Amino acid sequence: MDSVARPRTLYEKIFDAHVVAEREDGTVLLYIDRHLIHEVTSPQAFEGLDKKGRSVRRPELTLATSDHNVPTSERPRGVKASTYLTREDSRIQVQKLERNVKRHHIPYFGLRSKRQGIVHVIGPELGFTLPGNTIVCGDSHTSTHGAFGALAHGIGTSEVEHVLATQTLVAVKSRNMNVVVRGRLADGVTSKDLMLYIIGSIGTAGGTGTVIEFSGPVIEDLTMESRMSLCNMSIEAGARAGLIAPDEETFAYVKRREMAPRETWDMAEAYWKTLRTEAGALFDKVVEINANDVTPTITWGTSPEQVIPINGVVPAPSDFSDPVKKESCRLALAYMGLTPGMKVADIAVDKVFIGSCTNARIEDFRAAAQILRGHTVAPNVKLALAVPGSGLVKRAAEDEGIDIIFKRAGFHWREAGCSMCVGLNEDSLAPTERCASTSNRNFESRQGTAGRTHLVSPVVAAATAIKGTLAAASQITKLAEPASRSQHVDVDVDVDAAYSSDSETLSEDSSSQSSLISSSEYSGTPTKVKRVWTAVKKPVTEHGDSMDQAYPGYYGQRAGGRSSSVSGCEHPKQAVEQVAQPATNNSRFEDNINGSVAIIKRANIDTDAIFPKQFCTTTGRTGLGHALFSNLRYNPDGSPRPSFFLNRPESRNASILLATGPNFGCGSSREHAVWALQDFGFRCVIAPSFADIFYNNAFKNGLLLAQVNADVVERIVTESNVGHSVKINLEQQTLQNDQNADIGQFEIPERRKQELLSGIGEIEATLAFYAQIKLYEELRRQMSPWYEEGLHPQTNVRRRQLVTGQGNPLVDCHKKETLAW
Ligand SMILES: CC(C)[C@@](O)(CC(=O)O)C(=O)O
Ligand code: SF4
Repeated sequence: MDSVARPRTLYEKIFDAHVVAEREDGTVLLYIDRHLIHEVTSPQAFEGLDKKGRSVRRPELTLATSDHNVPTSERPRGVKASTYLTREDSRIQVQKLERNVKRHHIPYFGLRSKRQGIVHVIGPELGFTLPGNTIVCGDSHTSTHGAFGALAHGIGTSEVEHVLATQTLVAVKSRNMNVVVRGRLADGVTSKDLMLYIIGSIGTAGGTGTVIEFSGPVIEDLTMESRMSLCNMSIEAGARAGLIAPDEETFAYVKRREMAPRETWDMAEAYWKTLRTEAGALFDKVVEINANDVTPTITWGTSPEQVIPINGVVPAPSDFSDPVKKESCRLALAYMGLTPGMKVADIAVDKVFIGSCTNARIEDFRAAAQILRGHTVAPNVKLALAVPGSGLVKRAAEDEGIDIIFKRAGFHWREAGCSMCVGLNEDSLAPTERCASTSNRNFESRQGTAGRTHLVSPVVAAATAIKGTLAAASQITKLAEPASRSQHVDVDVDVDAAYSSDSETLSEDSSSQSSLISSSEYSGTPTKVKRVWTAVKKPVTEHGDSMDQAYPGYYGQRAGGRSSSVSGCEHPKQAVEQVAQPATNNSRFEDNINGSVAIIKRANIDTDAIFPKQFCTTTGRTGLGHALFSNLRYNPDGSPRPSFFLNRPESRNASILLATGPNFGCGSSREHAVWALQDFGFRCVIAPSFADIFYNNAFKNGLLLAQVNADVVERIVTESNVGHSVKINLEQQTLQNDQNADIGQFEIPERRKQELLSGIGEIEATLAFYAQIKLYEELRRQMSPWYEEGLHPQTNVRRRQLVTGQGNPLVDCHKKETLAW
């Protein structure tokens, strides 16, 4: 087969190895090795399962935690969600998760567990994340796990349900992008600075439709934790997944983890060593970055691409030639309360937050502690918050005395959770408060309604806390010797000890294998990024439909009963005849649309704007129209803002939404954005381009997304201005006015069109492949046993007899750690 014979990229290798069933048109059923869930994006998925009376196919391959809503205040022993979470909606969400994981026997690290933490911190630190895995989570920052050479990406809630029911996803291969980083990162410049610099260079839509492989000497030199921070923000560069080839650094990190394979380690490592892009493999896009150009970098605006060096000045709209960027700059300056030409060093902050799935690992706290040691937080900083990414990170930091440094400096030292990254708990910004935050999103109102976020590295956050204004670490006098290497205590545990002890004392053991973060000397001035665009295999204009969930092959098969095969180069090939059963309709797109158009003139409209975070605590999927764009739509007193497009009379009955700028739906995976648009009455969104996860989520729910070029955008605006409504013919992919005059064409992949027209229930369709999924699992168990060594019930029985005489900690966590206590 062509895909096997030619040199392949790392991404292609992992993808190919997980193909359960392949279709002629290129769509496949992809096996999912690891599934992470949390309380915010899973309740509707479990509800979907319940409605159909379905069970979770492989509970041991899913791992759950509560992270987004949880308070970070002290947790008393025996803490219960019912009393600890005082906000009702948050409490209900966590309790629903606890009930769901218990009913479905899913391993869960809840409030009472020392392993509780942000889903993207605990997966890797437990060894649940392994090289070569496919990993998904109803959360866009699943890209973090790509640091291990795993194919990891965010999914929507409908897909969470699909994975729970089938342990697969429907996918098409995405395009390949390579970001090569050469040169050397200056001391004190972190992978966060590097990633902000990359996003600033390629833009928040730069990676749309691609999986980014990061490579080059600078990447090879990064620690695993720095690699995680880098891959974490791939989604902010538009890519659903970022990847780094596993190497000795990776193996050393994984080997020490609780759930990593042991008996099959050698086999696993030998295989993982093959996970590299082969010489001659083609990337659709290659970007070269010179690390020498990267200085400490921060965001000044409301999009992660609006970056600036810490020693720079705030830009003016006139600095941008692109009209979309000009307008975005104007809006961002107004929102952020900044004036062009202002020095970054003069921007005072109200709060500092060190935490989130980007930068809440032990290395991040060590790096910040080195700056903070002997200093105190500036008087103008109302709150300096340190929130470890997990209970194990917190424990490790405390063992090293890092908490003392933070507390002495005036920081609040808290329990693990997402905290002020998204402010679904008590930790948030008040209106107009300005925050230096180590998180990943500076969207409007992300950290609190009308709050202002500057994304920074942990060292910049620490220096800023001390100075009170945005500052580089080089501006802070180092007052103490750095901690010695031997003082460092890593978060990993000795597996034997872990299995032989009570699960609440599992993290007692430690080792000292981590290295020091380098000192904070800063140098270099940013210059332009050198870009090299290489041979293109496929037109890059096609919508990035990377982890495409459409499954058009099914429709053909439904009519013709086509056969398909199990494939994947690491597995024996075996053809399996399978005739799918007709599935029931879930969201059929009944007819064409004829309606008036509401127009929003913005680019990069993120799902935080479409469906603000404060509504994410819902456990339902209906009646969410009231939340649509609510931060922009209403004044703080609840009165409508007359100027906002949705409040204008012409929008009242609109069924079509036109966004004039590109990259609609970027950011968070929250499917609520689609549900809210539909509840408001929209049946179609028209835009120059869409972000990947949103694209998927929309079609899953029968919301048509029509991609158009700039001319068509112009024409729709003109037609709407003269009072015409727009007719959309899906079959023909045409737009007309109500006089039947042509406006133009829109783009939609054929499989998406069929999906809408047929209204097939995707889970039913996939369940018809039961035999193939089963066969794939059998083959995988034989060929790649390491992926289930720490998980498979039989192995665990053997392990617990051999090692400890105790139960599987993952299964027993229900009993010991959380629910039954
Ligand atoms: C669940 C939600 C709050 C989320 O974690 C989801 C996501 O990023 O996909 C976010 O950060 O916006
Ligand atoms: S981005 Fe923030 S809210 Fe989302 S998982 Fe990461 S820490 Fe949690």
